[in-house]
Amino acid sequence: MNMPLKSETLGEQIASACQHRQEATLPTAGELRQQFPAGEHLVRAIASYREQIRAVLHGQDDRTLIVMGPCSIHDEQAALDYATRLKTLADEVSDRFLIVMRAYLEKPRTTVGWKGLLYDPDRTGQGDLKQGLERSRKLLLALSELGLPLATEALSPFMMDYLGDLVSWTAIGARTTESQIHREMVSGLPMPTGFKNGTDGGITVASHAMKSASHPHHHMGISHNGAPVMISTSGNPDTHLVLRGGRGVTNYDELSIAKAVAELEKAGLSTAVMVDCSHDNACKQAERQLDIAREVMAQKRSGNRHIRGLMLESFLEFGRQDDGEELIYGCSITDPCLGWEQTEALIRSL
Ligand SMILES: O=C[C@H](O)[C@H](O)COP(=O)(O)O
Ligand SMILES: C=C(OP(=O)(O)O)C(=O)O
Repeated sequence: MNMPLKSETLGEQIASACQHRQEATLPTAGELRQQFPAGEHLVRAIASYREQIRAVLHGQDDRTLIVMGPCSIHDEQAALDYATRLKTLADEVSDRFLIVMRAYLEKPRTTVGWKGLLYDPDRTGQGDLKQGLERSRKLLLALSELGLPLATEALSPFMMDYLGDLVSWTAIGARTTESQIHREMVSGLPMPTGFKNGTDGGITVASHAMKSASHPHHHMGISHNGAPVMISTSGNPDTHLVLRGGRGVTNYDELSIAKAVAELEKAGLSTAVMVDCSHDNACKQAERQLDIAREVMAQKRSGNRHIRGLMLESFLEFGRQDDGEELIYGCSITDPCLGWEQTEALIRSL
């Protein structure tokens, strides 16, 4: 048995046992929210956006929810420019569409890669969560001030405590839908949440996730003051399925949607479906989103009452670019996006 040397403190013992890890202190969620608070007008507006999204998902509002915006945000100014244009468009079509901007600050990676503004805001590879949290919160506040509801993917189970009050719709991504930790988190979230189907295209993991997240849970967490706590959640009544295709399969066609709805019905879950026109449905070819969105809206027009939403990846410039020294302004550095002119024309044509 390895006995600690008498002179070693508990801190030293832990440090020597954790050679692969270093720690840097972060503000607590309470501290960050106090430093960058959401004004009362924003709190009221966000409560109303969440209600509107719920009404669409539960079929009390006939509009189509569209969650759209960049795959990831790497440049705050470009995100604000995009949001300014989106707000004008959203107001123009608000009788038919409830538009929510993707403000994605965390990226799940298949293996490794840049994980988003929250983790590494200057993309140095060194990581700077302190700055990432501050810049992310400031950005969400600025975007909210423009009068847009915001969507994000909740990846770290702690992130929503820092930023969740500014978010009106949340996604659990294909890579984490099966995770119990994410299902527990959603059970306590105060906003509608979409579970993506798995990366293989299977929807059962998402229907299991919806069921789990609608139930109460007890789990470990960190309080707003930074203390370890047991969190008890009551269950989220506003979860739904997001169809995003899978490896080599698309699932936005009539038959795939009907099969998904039948499985949800059988499980006694909400049959509200959002179709993600990007990712594996578009085989990561941004322009394919145009035809997919039109095709899904045609299904909705011809009477499919389960289709309640679309997701689009769209930015100022078409396509994507590798990260580097000289970046094209407003062009994605993760998945390819529709450009602004295409986006605007698509939404008007729908
Ligand atoms: O939406 C973005 C990507 O599809 C997801 O984060 C996975 O990216 P990767 O396969 O490039 O790591
Ligand atoms: C990562 C995303 O999606 P998915 O989980 O479907 O890959 C995303 O929407 O950015």
